[in-house]
Amino acid sequence: MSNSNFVDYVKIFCRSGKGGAGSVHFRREKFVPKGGPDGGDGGRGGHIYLKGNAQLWTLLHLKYKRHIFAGNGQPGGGMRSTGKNGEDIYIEVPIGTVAKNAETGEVLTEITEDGQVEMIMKGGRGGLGNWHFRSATMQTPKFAQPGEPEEEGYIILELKILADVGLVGFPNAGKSTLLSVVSAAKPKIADYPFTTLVPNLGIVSYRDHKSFVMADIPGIIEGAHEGKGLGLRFLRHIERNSMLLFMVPADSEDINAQYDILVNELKMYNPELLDKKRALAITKCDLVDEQARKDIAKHLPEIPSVFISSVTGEGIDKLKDMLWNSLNE
Ligand SMILES: Nc1nc2c(ncn2[C@@H]2O[C@H](COP(=O)(O)OP(=O)(O)OP(=O)(O)O)[C@@H](O)[C@H]2O)c(=O)[nH]1
Ligand SMILES: [Mg+2]
Repeated sequence: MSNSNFVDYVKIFCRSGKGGAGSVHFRREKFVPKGGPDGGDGGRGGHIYLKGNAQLWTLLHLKYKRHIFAGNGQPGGGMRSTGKNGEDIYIEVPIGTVAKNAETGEVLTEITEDGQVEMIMKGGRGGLGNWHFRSATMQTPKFAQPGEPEEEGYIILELKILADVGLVGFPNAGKSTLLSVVSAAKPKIADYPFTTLVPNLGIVSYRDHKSFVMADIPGIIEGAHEGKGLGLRFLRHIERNSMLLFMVPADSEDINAQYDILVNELKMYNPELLDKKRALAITKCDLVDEQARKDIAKHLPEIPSVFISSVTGEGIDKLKDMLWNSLNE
């Protein structure tokens, strides 16, 4: 997945179709000089739907869409003919797309399956033609309903990545390097913080042709939940990961403290994140000696943990086993 093509957020002005007006019309036939009302109903305005498409991975195709308008319903006609319905619009989106009302932030719907269709804006109903308003006392009503109005407003579409394992760590912890070692993904790696600006996904092949998806997301820093650094914008990506792999370098001053900060940031952002299974990888273990490892191992958080080095390959198989077992527990 190329970085510049990763689009996970778009804001689009949407408008559904107006309902067509009901018709005021009177029957006109050769030998019926004063026919009764026969005005038909207006057509329904077009709806706007989201439709899940498993072939899509980003919202890139919607990036330059400023607005999306559904068709208006056509007015009714004589001889009780109903106006044509306005054209419905189906916006194709990847699985994991959430639609929100941009003004209120209200979640309108979430697409979780291929082919799933959800209405996000309703077209106006067509008005009833005057034919409906005939009565014994009033044979010639001049009244028909107007069509119902359209709906309009800004809609935000946000993509939450679906992955099995989300990597959580401070910048420079070695997240992208790990992904490049266990999958075919080629994320950018560098010895400075915030190398990763957008999430990378990789498929990790496991024994017997089994596999799981790993998501490398930008580093998280203290205060991320308040919007510091790239924080929030990317924390939202891990909401959908089914487990979280925390990554703290072996040469960190205090591994437990770092782990606690990361956990706290997640909790402040969304406490539900802590319901996910967690594991810890102590990364870059090639940088510390045997004694240091023993000291580290004595004080570790009570979650499954493993020492790894993406440089020497140490612990990588053990890590995969640990992740696989956790995912399949
Ligand atoms: N010695 C050693 N260095 C490593 C290891 N893994 C990663 N590094 C180095 O650590 C630096 C940061 O690695 P990245 O994989 O870019 O770190 P990241 O967590 O993705 O960083 P951000 O994208 O900035 O959040 C790079 O210079 C890597 O070469 C390791 O196992 N051992
Ligand atoms: Mg990175």
